[in-house]
Amino acid sequence: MNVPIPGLAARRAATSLVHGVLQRGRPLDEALDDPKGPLAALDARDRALSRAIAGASLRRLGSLRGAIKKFLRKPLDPRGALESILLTGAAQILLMDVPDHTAVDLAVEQTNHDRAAKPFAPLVNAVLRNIARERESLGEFLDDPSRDVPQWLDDRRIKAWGPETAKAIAAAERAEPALDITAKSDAIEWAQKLNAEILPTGTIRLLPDGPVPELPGFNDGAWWVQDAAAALPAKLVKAKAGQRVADLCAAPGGKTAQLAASGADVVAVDRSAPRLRRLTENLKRLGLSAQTVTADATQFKAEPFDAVLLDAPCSATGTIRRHPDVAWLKGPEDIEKLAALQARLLDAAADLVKPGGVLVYSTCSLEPEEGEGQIAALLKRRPDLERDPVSVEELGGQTEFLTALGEVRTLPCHLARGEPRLSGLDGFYAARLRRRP
Ligand SMILES: C[S@@+](CC[C@H](N)C(=O)[O-])C[C@H]1O[C@@H](n2cnc3c(N)ncnc32)[C@H](O)[C@@H]1O
Repeated sequence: MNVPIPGLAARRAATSLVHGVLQRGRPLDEALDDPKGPLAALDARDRALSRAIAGASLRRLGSLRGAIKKFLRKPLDPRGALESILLTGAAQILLMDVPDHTAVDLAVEQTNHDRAAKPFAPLVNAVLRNIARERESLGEFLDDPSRDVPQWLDDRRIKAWGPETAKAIAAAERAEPALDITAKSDAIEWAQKLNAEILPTGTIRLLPDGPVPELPGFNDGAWWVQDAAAALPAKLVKAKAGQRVADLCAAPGGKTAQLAASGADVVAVDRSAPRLRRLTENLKRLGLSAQTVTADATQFKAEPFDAVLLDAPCSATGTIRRHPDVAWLKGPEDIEKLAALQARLLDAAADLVKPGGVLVYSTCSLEPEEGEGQIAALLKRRPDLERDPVSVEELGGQTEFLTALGEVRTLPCHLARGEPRLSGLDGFYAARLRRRP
């Protein structure tokens, strides 16, 4: 019987996660949640290690590719596992607290276990040893955060936000972010119980040292995981008890939970039945309720609502700090397609708002076509709508989140607070409109 080599299973799983993203276009979350996926057979410690290695490899993909290339004479065949083995090995050496010899030996071991890659075991050994030995000379690859942003995306950011902000966004995406939590109530009390801090917008922020479900309050449904930026749009609805509120594109339900916690009667619409099932499970844990409807929101018809929240499907380029695979899975063509869908969803959402009622639109995208541009175009085609400007008080006094038009625009480089892991928030856009009475 073969004796398992300590640490090998976690490295193989990490390589498989990275390979899945880069070669098969498989989103990291999908692979992580897959009961038959790469992490299935691992214990909690190895799962965490595997996730950390895969996360670092994808977060710093451009830097690591540059460092690896320096020691290659020929380009790698992108089809096999070889590149992913080198990336995960280099990530451990350059970015993680793993002894060099462990990272190198386990990468070589993995190569020997892979029939196609096996002949390249000496190459893996040589490249990773060189990286470890010459780490001081790799600054040109490691120091520029823009290297970790695909060129097309960096170009778009420079155009939208200017070169300095584009670089600051890329720099903010380098740190693995803290855990952000929204409390159902008593946020200050929960921040104390969790030994966490509370942000000006009310989000609780912490660096947990164990799995989320083991934190106090999780099983009691006292809070849910939600990025500080993602917590803003539902607040703009200002839902009140007794109001009828529609949450379009609702799953997995972070914003539905906020709306339901306000006491409003919430109808949560999503076209994905499995995702709506997750929403229902999440609300159950939290002791909250909402009516769920599986429907395409462009076709959904109902009595008009006091308020409608449309958190539209988008390219998610604002969430790269939490989901580093997004940068490498999306392309400019996705933004174009999603922008067309968002426009149709906005028209349908506007029709569902009562005269005098509120429409809040949000996306977790940094692309103006999915945010500012959508609302400017909607207001041109729909004279029955007007902006209802957001005030800085609604954003916990964070002037940097507020635009001149009274819309919300958060960038990952906002909320800079010294320690990178406790800084930043997802890039979100949100606007509040009112249907004229
Ligand atoms: C950004 S996520 C929503 C996140 C959610 N609002 C939250 O806070 O947890 C987008 C959602 O839109 C749903 N979706 C995409 N196209 C849709 C459509 N045409 N009609 C309804 N839902 C749609 C997806 O299934 C996905 O659950």
